[in-house]
Amino acid sequence: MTVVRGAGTAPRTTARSGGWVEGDPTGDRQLLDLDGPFRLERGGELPAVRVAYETWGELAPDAGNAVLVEHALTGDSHVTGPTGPGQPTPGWWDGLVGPGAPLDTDRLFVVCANVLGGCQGTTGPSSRAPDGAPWGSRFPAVTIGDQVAVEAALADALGIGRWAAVVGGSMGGMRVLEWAVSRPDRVEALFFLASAAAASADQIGTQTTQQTAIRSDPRWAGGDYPAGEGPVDGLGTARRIAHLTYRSAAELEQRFGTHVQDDGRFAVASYLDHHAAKLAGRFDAGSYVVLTEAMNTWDVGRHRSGVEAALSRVTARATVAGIDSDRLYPVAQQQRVADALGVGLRVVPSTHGHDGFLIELDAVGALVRELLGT
Ligand SMILES: CC(=O)SCCNC(=O)CCNC(=O)[C@H](O)C(C)(C)COP(=O)(O)OP(=O)(O)OC[C@H]1O[C@@H](n2cnc3c(N)ncnc32)[C@H](O)[C@@H]1OP(=O)(O)O
Ligand SMILES: N[C@@H](CCO)C(=O)O
Repeated sequence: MTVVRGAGTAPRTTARSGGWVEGDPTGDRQLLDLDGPFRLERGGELPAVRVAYETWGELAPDAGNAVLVEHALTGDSHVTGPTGPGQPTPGWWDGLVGPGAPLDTDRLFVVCANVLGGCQGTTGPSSRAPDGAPWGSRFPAVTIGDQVAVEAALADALGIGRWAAVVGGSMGGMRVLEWAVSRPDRVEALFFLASAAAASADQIGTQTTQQTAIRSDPRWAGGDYPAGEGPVDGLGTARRIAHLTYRSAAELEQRFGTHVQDDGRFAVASYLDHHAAKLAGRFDAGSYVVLTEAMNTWDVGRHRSGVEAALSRVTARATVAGIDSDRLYPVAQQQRVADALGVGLRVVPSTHGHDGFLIELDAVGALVRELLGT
């Protein structure tokens, strides 16, 4: 296992439709190369895996103060901090991590790793395969379990035997549960937010529709599109569909109603166009397909005699929370997890729908403080 820092600024040679590629500035990232082969749950194999991650605070001598933050679908390791070279977006939980913050870096060592299959430095479809070309369509299917296995290897490399807490929302919440079920001895506390123990038909339906939008773009080219010529239109349509599920109908009505802008577009359509363009400029379409498929196949109870039996393995102290207006991950899904873990469900009031897990920082932060005593 090799730790590589500062990969330099060689010309971009594997850029596909967006995302960090080898040669870009690393920003605050650190890179860890794991020797393989890395065998995957759905039968594929990766000869080696690179993990890109960020940390805040100092690891205690007994390594007992480490917290793992798990990002969501199009998030990344940049939990907090400004944009800059190699960091296309500001921290997605700015205010939750720092000195005196709910994830108090005066006490805690906070880690966030880019997910396996993504496009922010950890191995994914836009990374180079051993032949030097991007993996593209050859990138194997990965599961939430595979992603957690990579994170466990990172924890081993950092000398962290047991997390003081594993924390995350949405797709990040799936990895929280997978950690607590697959490695209960390594998780002291968990914070599960706006997520589910298994994918629902509704979630699979919207995510496969988003995948269809990407695959319908002629530039998809079977997943092997040339550098800089990715299916940005398909990815943009996927983001429009997804973004509607991330916000509540009531919020959209209140903010946009039927207003038509001077340019002739419905205001809500213009808003979705904006989010489509932003994502298409920063994210790889191949990663989007791989990660939504990992979410489609998510079921913590698979091969574990069902969800409740799986969750009975959890020994961590738990906070389970949902957003009251979340139409993508409705609170009934978090209620099921809370019931199985024997804790009360915490409901965050918000008009913002699913994205409330990113926006309602005061309420989310208060729950984190309660769990960690910070
Ligand atoms: C856990 C994770 O890591 S997930 C990844 C998190 N980050 C993202 O998903 C990035 C994409 N952004 C988002 O999803 C959301 O903006 C959030 C959740 C981050 C923040 O939500 P909010 O603060 O409510 O922002 P909102 O959704 O209203 O979007 C604001 C943007 O829409 C634009 N906008 C608003 N109305 C319109 C309109 N009529 N036409 C065009 N653009 C519009 C604003 O100018 C603003 O643009 P900017 O972001 O480039 O500054
Ligand atoms: N805005 C979030 C929503 C999905 O959890 C994302 O893009 O990852």
